[in-house]
Amino acid sequence: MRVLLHGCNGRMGQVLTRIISQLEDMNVVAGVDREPNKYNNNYPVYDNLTKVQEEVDVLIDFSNHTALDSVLEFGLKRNVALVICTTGFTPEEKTKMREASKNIPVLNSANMSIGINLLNKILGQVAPVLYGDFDIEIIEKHHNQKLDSPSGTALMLADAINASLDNSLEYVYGRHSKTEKRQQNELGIHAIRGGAIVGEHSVIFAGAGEVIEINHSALSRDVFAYGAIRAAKFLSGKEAGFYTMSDVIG
Ligand SMILES: NC(=O)C1=CN([C@@H]2O[C@H](COP(=O)(O)OP(=O)(O)OC[C@H]3O[C@@H](n4cnc5c(N)ncnc54)[C@H](OP(=O)(O)O)[C@@H]3O)[C@@H](O)[C@H]2O)C=CC1
Ligand SMILES: O=C(O)C1=N[C@H](C(=O)O)C[C@H](O)C1
Repeated sequence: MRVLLHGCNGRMGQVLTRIISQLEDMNVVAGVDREPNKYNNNYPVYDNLTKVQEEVDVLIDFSNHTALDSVLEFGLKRNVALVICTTGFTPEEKTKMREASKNIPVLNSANMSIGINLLNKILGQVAPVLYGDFDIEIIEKHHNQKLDSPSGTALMLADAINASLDNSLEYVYGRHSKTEKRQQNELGIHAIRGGAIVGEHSVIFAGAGEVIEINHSALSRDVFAYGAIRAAKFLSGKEAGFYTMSDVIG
């Protein structure tokens, strides 16, 4: 499978470069990033998707949400499947992704790890049982280089909880300058940034007499890379459509 890495110089781009170089059934044929000569990669790197000459089966994107238009345009013009792992998309950008998926396969997930995607499924079953007697809060922790807050994963987990409760919750981002007590329908979302934390998410169900806390820690970025590779293979031969990691893990 011929892969184009979009954002190839970044933390995730370089992890994927290392891992894919060890695979026999996958090959990075080109990369795109803002500084093409930053690393001595064993594939050509371009500063713009329009310059890519190579034949490509799938584009894996770990870059920045502002690059979405160019990623979708590449996929549509070249009929290439897209695995979009970047976070921080606006609602309008998410709509554009869905539009493009009418013509090509597009897989998008804010977290490519198996653990988080399993947790995402479990939350939809747990939240309706506990809601009413338990307050629900999410805390996420990431490294000090992360651009977007809260994390895409925290929002994905919040959306899974909210969907299971008929979208009745109100998201509260931190509680700075609040002067009133917590309402039952609040879902608090809190972001910590520091050092080299790869990615930690806690979902807390706090009741009057007991607290349930479900934690996930990514121990290295390899889990995200392996998930993106699995997603790319999953898209091979798929019809146009919008897919998530939930489709991949089944
Ligand atoms: N879904 C998942 O499982 C995961 C998602 N992520 C998400 O992936 C994204 C990248 O993460 P990470 O690798 O840590 O970030 P990095 O900042 O290390 O890498 C992003 C790379 O993309 C480049 N870039 C920025 N804008 C553009 C553009 N318009 N066109 C081409 N390249 C561009 C950056 O260049 P420059 O440095 O010059 O800005 C950088 O080299 C983030 O949104 C992050 O939240 C991260 C890990 C897991
Ligand atoms: O920027 C990161 O590093 C990560 N971003 C994703 C997110 O925003 O949820 C996933 C992961 O936690 C790492």
